[in-house]
Amino acid sequence: MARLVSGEDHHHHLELDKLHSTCKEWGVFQLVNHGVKSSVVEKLKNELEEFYNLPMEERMKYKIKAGEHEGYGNIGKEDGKRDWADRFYFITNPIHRRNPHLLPELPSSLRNILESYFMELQKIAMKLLSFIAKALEIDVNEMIELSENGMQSVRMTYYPPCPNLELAMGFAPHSDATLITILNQVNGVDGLHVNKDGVWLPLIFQPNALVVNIGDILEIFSNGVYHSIEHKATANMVKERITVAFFVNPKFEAEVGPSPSLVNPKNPPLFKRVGMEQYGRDYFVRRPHGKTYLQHMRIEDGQDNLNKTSYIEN
Ligand SMILES: O=C(O)CCC(=O)C(=O)O
Ligand SMILES: [Fe+2]
Repeated sequence: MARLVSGEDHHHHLELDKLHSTCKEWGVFQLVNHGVKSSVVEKLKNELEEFYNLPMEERMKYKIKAGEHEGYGNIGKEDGKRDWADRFYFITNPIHRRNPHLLPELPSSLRNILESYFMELQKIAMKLLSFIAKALEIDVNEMIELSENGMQSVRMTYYPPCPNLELAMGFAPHSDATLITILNQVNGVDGLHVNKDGVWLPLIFQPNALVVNIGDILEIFSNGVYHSIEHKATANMVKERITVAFFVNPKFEAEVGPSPSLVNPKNPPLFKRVGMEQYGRDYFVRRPHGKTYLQHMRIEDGQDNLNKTSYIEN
């Protein structure tokens, strides 16, 4: 079970040492006193339950179109297992990147509560990223520059009750492409598992907690000091499970790469640099699978050594 990082009044009291060691050792933590009003969370739950109860034709208005990856859908069968989740993925920020057929076309009561919720999460994300910059001992402005008005997206997942977990696929093992992901287990049904040093551990959510995952981009940005967490999810045998994952990324114009302030002759860059726009495109070409995409960003031995030799003079 992952360690907790929480504060008394919201997260103003996050202890930097604890945050640092948690991000290094675990790559996942729970925020208990996050400050999102319980009325917002309750309304979100009710609205999502209502949405998933809509007739199929209504929900299919948002279905993923050929060649796109935003929208509502289910991937059918994979590796002989039935996909046991409906996923609804779309970009939420920057506003001009929103797909006009998705969020703007949702039933207004759902849209309104999502907007309030995303606003709250955006605030929490910016605070957390500032804390993370401090914990990494880099200039907070560098983090703000990278992530302010960043690319944000959401995946709302619905797992129906599943009588036979053996035959069904929930969410296959992957790490998120993000700086951080804020996961809300909206109706309180557990099912997230994290890979801690090769062992899959079920994550037991604290009541009303938000779970924060470190994503690949933060592993890259921290030049490997922090680790993205590989995770997977399963359905529940008797209850439906509803989750909302909020993905926090650099802005499209930014470069994904190790922070210049963490790279020096003793610590050569471990990862390549690539524009956020390109990074996102490349990520979607592959089906998320373990931490394979991060591997692709790693500087190969030869290149790494080249970098090292060019520093040897000092
Ligand atoms: O539904 C969950 O618990 C996990 C979802 C997830 O990992 C994702 O959307 O990336
Ligand atoms: Fe994920």
